[in-house]
Amino acid sequence: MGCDPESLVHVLLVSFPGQGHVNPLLRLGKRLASKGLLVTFTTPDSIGKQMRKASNIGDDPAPFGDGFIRFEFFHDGWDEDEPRRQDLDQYLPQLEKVGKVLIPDMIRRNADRGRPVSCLINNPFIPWVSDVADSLGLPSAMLWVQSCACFAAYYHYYHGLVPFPSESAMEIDVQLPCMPLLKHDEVPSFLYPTTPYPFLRRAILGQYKNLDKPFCILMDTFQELELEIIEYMSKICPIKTVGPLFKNPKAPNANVRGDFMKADDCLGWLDSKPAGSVVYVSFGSVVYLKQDQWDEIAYGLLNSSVNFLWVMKPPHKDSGYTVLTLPEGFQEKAGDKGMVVQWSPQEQVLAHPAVAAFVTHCGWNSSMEALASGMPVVAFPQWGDQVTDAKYLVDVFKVGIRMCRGEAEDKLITRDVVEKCLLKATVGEKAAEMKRNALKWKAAAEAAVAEGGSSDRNIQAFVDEVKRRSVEVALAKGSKSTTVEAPEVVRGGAATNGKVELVSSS
Ligand SMILES: O=c1cc(-c2ccc(O)cc2)oc2cc(O[C@@H]3O[C@H](CO)[C@@H](O)[C@H](O)[C@H]3O)cc(O)c12
Ligand SMILES: O=c1ccn([C@@H]2O[C@H](COP(=O)(O)OP(=O)(O)O)[C@@H](O)[C@H]2O)c(=O)[nH]1
Repeated sequence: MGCDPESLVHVLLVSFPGQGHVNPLLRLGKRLASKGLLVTFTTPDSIGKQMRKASNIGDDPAPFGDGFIRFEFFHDGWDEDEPRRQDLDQYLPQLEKVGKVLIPDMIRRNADRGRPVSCLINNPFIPWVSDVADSLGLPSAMLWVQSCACFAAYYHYYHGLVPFPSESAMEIDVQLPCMPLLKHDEVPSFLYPTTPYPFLRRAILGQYKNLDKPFCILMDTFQELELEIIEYMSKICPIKTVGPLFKNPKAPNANVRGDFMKADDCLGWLDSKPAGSVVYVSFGSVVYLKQDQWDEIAYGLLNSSVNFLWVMKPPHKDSGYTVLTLPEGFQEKAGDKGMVVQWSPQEQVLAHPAVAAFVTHCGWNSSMEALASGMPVVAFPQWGDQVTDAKYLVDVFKVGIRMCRGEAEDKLITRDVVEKCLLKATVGEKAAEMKRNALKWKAAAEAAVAEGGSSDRNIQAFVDEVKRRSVEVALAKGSKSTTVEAPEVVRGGAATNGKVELVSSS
């Protein structure tokens, strides 16, 4: 502390404008800032505007741990209400075209103001950021925002290393090295030949074309969680696991947040509920269920008579989804047992003692947040990596039960099944067993990010590498370099490479 931002090594984080992408990249930014870097976070201003409004993001660099974090947004070239943003096959090429001009502009402007950028970091869907870095003679890194298991699945698919479901063999199971056998519907569903989201497959796989460019692939997972597959993939790619990123022991999250909408206040309501009495239900930022499924969940919640906090986010106006409704008289019947919100402060909800279980779509951020909060889950995956995450949460991490297998199954989960799952996850031996396992993962996650833990050592090594490379960059450009202390040797520490022992009745 006590430094001014201009004296620090400066990294530029470029994010795809999705909530599940912004959250982990911003959390990485906070981690890097807390280790003494100046971090600039950028994404298109269509989302930047929403972020500013929801989270009071100011114009000045905010001190964060030993460093600073600041925001700068860029215009994606389209009108505010352009509906084509919802079509990734149109939007991603537009972002690339504009970004390849505006990101170098931004970097030049920062250099002119005494803040030369030393490294670019992107997340998936915008792999051209590495090309921008290359063209400016800057190093780049990529933050992978899903599990290492999914990273491995896409990698093997992209390089044709093992057979995946295809038109001629739709229902084959997939065996990847160091992973449990994945049933055909547990493979990331964008890889399935009949996926309704081929544009998401193209968006994800686009990153693999450029995989040789970043000098480091950071991942929001931790060594103890996915031990074998991380070791295996680390022999092939320069992987560093740095998760769970949302736990930042050195600098609590405070007020730097990247929500697209303001969270409704539900913590007071949670405070009024007994410990372990509430089920939290949320399907993340992009999954949208059908009305008949929504009705079954509503009745399942009522019939189980558990307390519940349910997130019902409004659909994007251009998404083509119609607004979901609750059954008539639902709120009256639920009374004070239930609270329905548009958006929740999920990190705080998962840490709240009143919450017993999390009905989740199994997005990777939600999965990591649940594991690292010691929260058992009821898996309700829909598509993409969610179906694979659900398999891991239930069968490998042993913190969850399944409520469904994914959208591809096209099966209505009835209110009786919903009710049974809610009870199984909250009372009785199975619930207690899942809670014990979840608490072990929470402890393992805390150890990984604590000083000397596996993720902390990896982040420190990454920071040291960025600093080392910043000197090279400055020398190559013949400009004045920022002062950098000699990179530390990676410390050994309290990290355990051992396995987490789980309890299992099945
Ligand atoms: O901004 C997004 C837009 C869309 C989308 C856009 C147009 C459509 O017709 C359907 C989906 O998909 C997305 C899928 C995403 O998948 C989510 O991506 C996370 C990070 O990769 C994973 O952890 C989650 O599991 C997974 O649901 C994330 C997005 O921001 C988007
Ligand atoms: O009401 C909500 C729902 C979600 N989230 C956050 O939004 C992110 C969703 O990411 P995830 O990968 O779980 O799913 P996606 O939305 O990308 O499908 C997570 O960090 C959640 O904590 C939140 O803050 N409030």
